[in-house]
Amino acid sequence: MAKLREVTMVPLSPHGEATALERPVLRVVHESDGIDLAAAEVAAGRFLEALGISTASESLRGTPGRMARAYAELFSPRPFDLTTFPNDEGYDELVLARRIPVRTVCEHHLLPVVGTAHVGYLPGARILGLSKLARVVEHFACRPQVQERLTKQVADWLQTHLEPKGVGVVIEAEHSCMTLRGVQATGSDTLTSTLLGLLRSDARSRGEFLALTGVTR
Ligand SMILES: Nc1nc2c(ncn2[C@@H]2O[C@H](COP(=O)(O)OP(=O)(O)OP(=O)(O)O)[C@@H](O)[C@H]2O)c(=O)[nH]1
Ligand SMILES: [Zn+2]
Repeated sequence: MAKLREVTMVPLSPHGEATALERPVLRVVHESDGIDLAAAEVAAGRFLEALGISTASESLRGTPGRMARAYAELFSPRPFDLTTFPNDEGYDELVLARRIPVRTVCEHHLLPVVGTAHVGYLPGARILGLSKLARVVEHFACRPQVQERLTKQVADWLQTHLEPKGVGVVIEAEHSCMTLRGVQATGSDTLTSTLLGLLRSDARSRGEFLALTGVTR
């Protein structure tokens, strides 16, 4: 099973010493037990064969390999640095990144889950590089997931590493295991939310967050 590994890197001066003025950068990498593409390709070929799908034709010959590479890609988030800056101006209103794409697969059927996330926080001592809100979503989405866990993992991780006054995460997603097959609830999507700190306890902040994400109007 893939594990999260976080490496704290202390910037070094030209002489190799840690600089006192700079803050350590948190590099976030995803450590997996190893993806064996060749074994995955053989297994995918057997899987198709068991379903009565021949891979003899030219266009299907490469399909088991493509399946293996496609799933490996879906389970390989890109590493990133959690860059933060001092909140020199004392900005104390909501910072909200809306409509961040979410692409994951449900852990029950391994079928695509596609949607959007709205991720916001009320700053404390530091503000976050804006792109990092989308990178945290990608980080936790690149593994078999359930939407509830994904929502909470993003919120909890930001609360721990950014130490803001509040965090809010809303995810709206279509589960293809529920729309393409099974119950075939075409057009339905699922909404989940996690609110922490002031975004949970303070009615005005909570209301503003939910209104700006479009959950309430
Ligand atoms: N809570 C939760 N359930 C999910 C998520 N993604 C998929 N599921 C559900 O996981 C359940 C698995 O149920 P099972 O009864 O074991 O699977 P199934 O026989 O394929 O069920 P149907 O989809 O109803 O045909 C289904 O109800 C899915 O809708 C998710 O992110 N969160
Ligand atoms: Zn599913």
